[in-house]
Amino acid sequence: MFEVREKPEMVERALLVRLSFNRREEDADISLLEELEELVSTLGVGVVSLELAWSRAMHRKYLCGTGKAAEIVELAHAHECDCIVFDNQLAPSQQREWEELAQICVIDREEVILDIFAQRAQTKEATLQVELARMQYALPRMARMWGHLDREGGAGGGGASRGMGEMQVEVDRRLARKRIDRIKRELASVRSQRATRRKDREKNDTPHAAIVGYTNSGKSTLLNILSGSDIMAKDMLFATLDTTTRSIELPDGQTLLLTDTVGFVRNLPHRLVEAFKATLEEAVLADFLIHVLDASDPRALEFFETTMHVLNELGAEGKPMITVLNKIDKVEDSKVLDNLQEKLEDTILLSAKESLGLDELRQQCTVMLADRVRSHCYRIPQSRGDLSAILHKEAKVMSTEYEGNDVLITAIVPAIIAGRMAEFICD
Ligand SMILES: Nc1nc2c(ncn2[C@@H]2O[C@H](COP(=O)(O)OP(=O)(O)OP(=O)(O)O)[C@@H](O)[C@H]2O)c(=O)[nH]1
Ligand SMILES: [Mg+2]
Repeated sequence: MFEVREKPEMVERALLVRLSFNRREEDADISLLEELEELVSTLGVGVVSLELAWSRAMHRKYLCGTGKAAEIVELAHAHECDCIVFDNQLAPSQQREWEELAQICVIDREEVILDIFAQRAQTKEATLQVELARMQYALPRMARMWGHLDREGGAGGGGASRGMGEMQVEVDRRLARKRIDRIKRELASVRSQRATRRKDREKNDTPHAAIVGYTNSGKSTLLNILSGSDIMAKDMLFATLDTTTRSIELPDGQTLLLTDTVGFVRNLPHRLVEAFKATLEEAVLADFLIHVLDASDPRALEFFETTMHVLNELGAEGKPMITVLNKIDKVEDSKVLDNLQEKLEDTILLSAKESLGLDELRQQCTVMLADRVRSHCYRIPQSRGDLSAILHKEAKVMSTEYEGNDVLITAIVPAIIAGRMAEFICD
């Protein structure tokens, strides 16, 4: 695959930095920095130290001021780091400036997440989606990649070789754009297969719920336990990148399709939300959502907000939702659960690991489907004009066709007349 740039094969000693511009947000800043440590460790990178650095204002060159930048570089050198990882998003030019100053590799949160996604992608669709996001990230950063050619040329005194880097950048950009076009075409074809599969499901008219939530909250574990399958569930961030759908039986005998989805994280690169939109469409199109929260994590409420924010961005706001407070086996203080239940609506206490609360969740799923509106096609003999009249009066009629001596009426029928009409359903 085309690489973003020659990064050291394995970063061994990373300094993690978050630049903060507001002292009042210290708690949130620390929590983000600690999460960055989890993300970076997920990549197998050794973390030497975490640094929350204050800056009074945002600067163009390094994001922070020159003095602060020099301090950070000094710290990285004192710790003999081979990489600085910023929790803040760095513009391509800022990243270049930092590398110039520090003379070691400098990356940001977005690149870390892109790298994790690249490691995890399994199916063709996920691989293509990640590759597209990485290429788009790399495109404006290519000047940085080849900058050394210009510098080396300059040092050797050969003025003629200046610009070699620039030329190489142009070649690379052209190649990258071509590759991006190709990935987009391949994605379009993979996605049309997904659309066909979804249409088949819709034809069956089987109700469908999507399991959503922050990464590592226990979504895959929950799907496994409910459906008796064994999708990979692991104590690591972004274990799941592909959606998996399984069917389960609800207490009233109905079948429910359940889809596991990719987890969310704070400051999820927008590029990745875009790239994974197609996969996440499963959540948008589901009849309702099961939002899984790790109740044992003190950041649970913040994670809830993050997930809701991404869902809104995907157009899934207002979807009926059950909130599952998972991992209650790990919660020692019951006040924690009381507090979460007070702040969130329609919660269920659950432990996927200890199989607690599963019956209540299944029961709640049937409630969610109770007033699910469905349209049906009714074949009414012409002699039963009374029934056609009732449909037109009481139901929402979508279309009317004539076939021989029958009228075919497609309509959404309210519960009060559904029973009387049931024998005429013909779809
Ligand atoms: N103690 C406890 N651990 C749980 C529970 N549910 C899940 N876990 C653990 O939490 C970790 C993450 O679980 P996953 O099911 O992989 O989480 P996920 O939400 O699918 O994570 P991503 O796919 O990374 O977004 C695993 O180590 C699970 O064993 C629970 O109820 N109690
Ligand atoms: Mg998972």
